[in-house]
Amino acid sequence: MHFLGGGITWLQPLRVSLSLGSRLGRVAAGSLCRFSDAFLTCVFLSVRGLAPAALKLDLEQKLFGQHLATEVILKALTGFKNNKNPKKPLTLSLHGWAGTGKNFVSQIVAENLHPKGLKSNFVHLFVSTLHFPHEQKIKLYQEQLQKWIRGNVSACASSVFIFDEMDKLHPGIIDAIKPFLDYYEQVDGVSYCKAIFIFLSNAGGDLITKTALDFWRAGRKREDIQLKDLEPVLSVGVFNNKHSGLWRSGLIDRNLIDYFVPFLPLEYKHVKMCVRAEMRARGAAVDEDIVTRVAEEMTFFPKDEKIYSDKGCKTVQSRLDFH
Ligand SMILES: Nc1ncnc2c1ncn2[C@@H]1O[C@H](COP(=O)(O)OP(=O)(O)OP(=O)(O)O)[C@@H](O)[C@H]1O
Repeated sequence: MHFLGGGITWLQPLRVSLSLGSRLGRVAAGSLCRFSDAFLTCVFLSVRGLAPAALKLDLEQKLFGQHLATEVILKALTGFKNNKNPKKPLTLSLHGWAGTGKNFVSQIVAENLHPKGLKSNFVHLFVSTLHFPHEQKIKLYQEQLQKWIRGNVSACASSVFIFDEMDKLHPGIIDAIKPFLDYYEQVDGVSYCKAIFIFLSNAGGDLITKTALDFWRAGRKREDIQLKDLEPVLSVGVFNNKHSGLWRSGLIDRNLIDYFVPFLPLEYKHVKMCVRAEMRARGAAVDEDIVTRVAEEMTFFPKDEKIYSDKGCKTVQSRLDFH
């Protein structure tokens, strides 16, 4: 992933991106155009598009217990990438408890769009507490954010921007990018229609858990939870939550968020699946005794029923180191 550095230095890559423009199309003698590698890579990726079958396989095999997120993300990305002439950028808002797979899915999406995935120059990560820590600098952050996004979309139209920790973002910062997410063909000569914006947030996790718990208590299957049971509750809940990063946000009341994607809290069996996946990723044989021991070290809620892991699969990797 293309991380931004802290403070003033994080404008540095923007200058690189903006200056890219002058390197893109130098007309040489005989009208031969010379393009930068980055530009050619971007064009190649845009033409190549998305392989929906590969994304589907990745999500189905790697992401556990998230039937709604799998369905929505697949539908959203496939539809968006198949559309030769989108009217606005794709915006996804991912919500759920810690460790339920929001960053993990962003990584899978990034890899399916840009082969270098999180390390690609066209995938940009903003982390609220790292990049926008000071409340008194909101105006500055808004300007920097606009410049950063404008610069990078000018260099590659199909750039991906991921905003992590939205619930820790000072209210209002995100509205600075509202014009880029709207139905405009161009803003100041730049088209944002092929870009993808992904917002990650713990906000709404309580609402999602409540719905999951209601289903469980009513003896209904987790897989029976449908998007319509959650999406409206989420958008209203996030809009009214002062600590969601989207509090009273123009992005919501102008309907600029295309999909609210709920991540369900993970159960004991999903934690075990995460332990097995991690063992395989380390090239080790799956040892069911260790799988059970790691899963049993996790803590589960609510207090009485103990159904959902309170950290999802988040500490699985570090716990496995002790076994
Ligand atoms: N649903 C899942 N399926 C498979 N693996 C998962 C899932 N959820 C989490 N993991 C594993 O746990 C790790 C941590 O999860 P991740 O960082 O995606 O959580 P998150 O939802 O973004 O949490 P936070 O809100 O705290 O940032 C992932 O890298 C992945 O290995």
